[in-house]
Amino acid sequence: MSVEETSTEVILTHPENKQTSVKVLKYGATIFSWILNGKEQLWLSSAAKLDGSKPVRGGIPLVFPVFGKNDDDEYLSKLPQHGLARNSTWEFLGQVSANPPTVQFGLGPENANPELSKLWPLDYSLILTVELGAEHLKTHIEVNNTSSDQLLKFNWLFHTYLKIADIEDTMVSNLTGTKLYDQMLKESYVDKQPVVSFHEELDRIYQEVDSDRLIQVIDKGHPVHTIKRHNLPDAVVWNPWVNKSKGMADFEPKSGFQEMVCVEPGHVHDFIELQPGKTWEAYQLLYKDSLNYQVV
Ligand SMILES: O=P(O)(O)OC[C@H]1O[C@H](O)[C@H](O)[C@@H](O)[C@@H]1O
Repeated sequence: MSVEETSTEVILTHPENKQTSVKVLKYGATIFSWILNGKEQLWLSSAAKLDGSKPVRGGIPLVFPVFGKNDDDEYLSKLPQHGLARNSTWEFLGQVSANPPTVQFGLGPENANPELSKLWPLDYSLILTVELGAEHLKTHIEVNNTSSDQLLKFNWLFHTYLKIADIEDTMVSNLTGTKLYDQMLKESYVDKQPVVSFHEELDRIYQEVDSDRLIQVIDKGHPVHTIKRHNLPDAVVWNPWVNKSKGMADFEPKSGFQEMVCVEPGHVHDFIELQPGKTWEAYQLLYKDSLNYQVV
């Protein structure tokens, strides 16, 4: 069987390669492991809670309907940082394809975290599709506005924690020339550096990155992760470095920042405004590719 369901998780194994698998926690529909040809691709904190007591520190948490904290929207401002999807137990909708093994998860007001749904009482339905390819992991999201008369205003983001060998040898490419909001400096500017490199805490929201740009994570000249985006114009790049890691109780080991980088495709620089009855969709595709500097 390429899909196995337990009370808390869904595990997919590739039918042609037992060394390729993905594990999804129903809580948050959070992918917390993706092993490709025997090698883990995602970073997961050793202190991550997988019991539904808090969002998972690592893997691919889902951010909806708000990225960060909002202060001005009547309802979104009441939600905690990064919204309610990562704090809700999603329904496992089943397998939709045998090869590549593909499964779906659903979330709506009927099964979302009740405390948080009270704060954001809107009508919506989400379908997350997880496809485990022989050489890729695709996460696709569909958001439906199920209301007959209310606009659905939201952000979406895949908060992807990628595993790397050493942050000090790592660069992120193909973001050159893009406007960004630097959350450390609280300033907007255009990135003129040929690549992003890491020497301290870095927290940047790259905005409206050309859709044909592949974002690559490069280790000493070798591309280790390639990220393709569909309908996700923004990309957050984050590494918490020493002090921020120390302050996160569920971030372990404390030296773990050296082995992770978050590259988070999303739509966060403004809100998507979905009319009643309409659908919005997007995906992130993680795979391996040769080095491809599209812009320097
Ligand atoms: O600690 P969390 O709520 O999971 O947020 C973790 C991080 O998410 C994003 O990457 C933000 O840009 C960061 O500012 C934030 O620290």
